[in-house]
Amino acid sequence: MDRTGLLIILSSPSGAGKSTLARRLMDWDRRLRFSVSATTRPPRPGEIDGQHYYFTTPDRFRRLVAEGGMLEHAEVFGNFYGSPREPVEVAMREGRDTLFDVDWQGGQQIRASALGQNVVSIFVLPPSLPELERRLRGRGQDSDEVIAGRMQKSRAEISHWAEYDYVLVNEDLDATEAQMRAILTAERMRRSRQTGLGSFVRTLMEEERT
Ligand SMILES: Nc1nc2c(ncn2[C@@H]2O[C@H](COP(=O)(O)OP(=O)(O)O)[C@@H](O)[C@H]2O)c(=O)[nH]1
Ligand SMILES: Nc1ncnc2c1ncn2[C@@H]1O[C@H](COP(=O)(O)OP(=O)(O)O)[C@@H](O)[C@H]1O
Repeated sequence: MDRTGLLIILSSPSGAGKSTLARRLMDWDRRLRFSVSATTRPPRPGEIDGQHYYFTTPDRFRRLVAEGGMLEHAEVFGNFYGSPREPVEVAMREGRDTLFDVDWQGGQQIRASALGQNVVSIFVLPPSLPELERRLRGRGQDSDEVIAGRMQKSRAEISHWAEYDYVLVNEDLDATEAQMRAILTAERMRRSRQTGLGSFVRTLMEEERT
């Protein structure tokens, strides 16, 4: 049944498990599109330009923003991050859902945009702050200084939890993934009902009469 694509916003303090959950959801649903953000932060080992992020310079980033090419953008941990607008609009027209890994500022801007009525937002909490720090260390990709900075900012990110439609505590990864699948399935059914079911029911009633 026809429906406009959803914008699924995933936010959490750094290290709570967003990227891992996003990857799992994309494996579950091959039609789900990941919004590849542009960023001025340097790539981590293993990160591929155009797949994890578009790595760019502050000058090019600012130009993209000035041209209206970003659906939202923000400064996080001293770097610029933004979601390119055009691929999102194409996906929506095709009825494909887009998954965003953005911080609370990105969440607020997308919700407030013209596309806001198609947003489903999910906030992921860690089971505790010591566990959050263990996960950041376990990822093995950031220095002690970077980890300390992220831990310090985690409280500010967490303070925005109530702005989200769904709030999940990512204790057991399989359980959290199952919850996310359930949210997507239910939200898709809700939107299909709004846009596609009317004509189906009319056809059904016609059949009954003849
Ligand atoms: N507003 C906004 N935030 C973003 C975007 N892309 C990533 N972020 C956020 O920037 C923060 C840092 O991301 P990253 O450098 O990949 O570190 P990680 O979250 O620790 O893996 C996270 O909170 C992301 O959700 C974007 O396009 N817009
Ligand atoms: N439920 C979980 N239990 C244990 N470890 C987890 C869980 N979810 C994610 N992790 C691990 O925690 C680290 C941070 O996860 P990641 O997805 O990179 O977080 P984020 O994208 O939110 O910064 C990774 O090493 C990941 O494998």
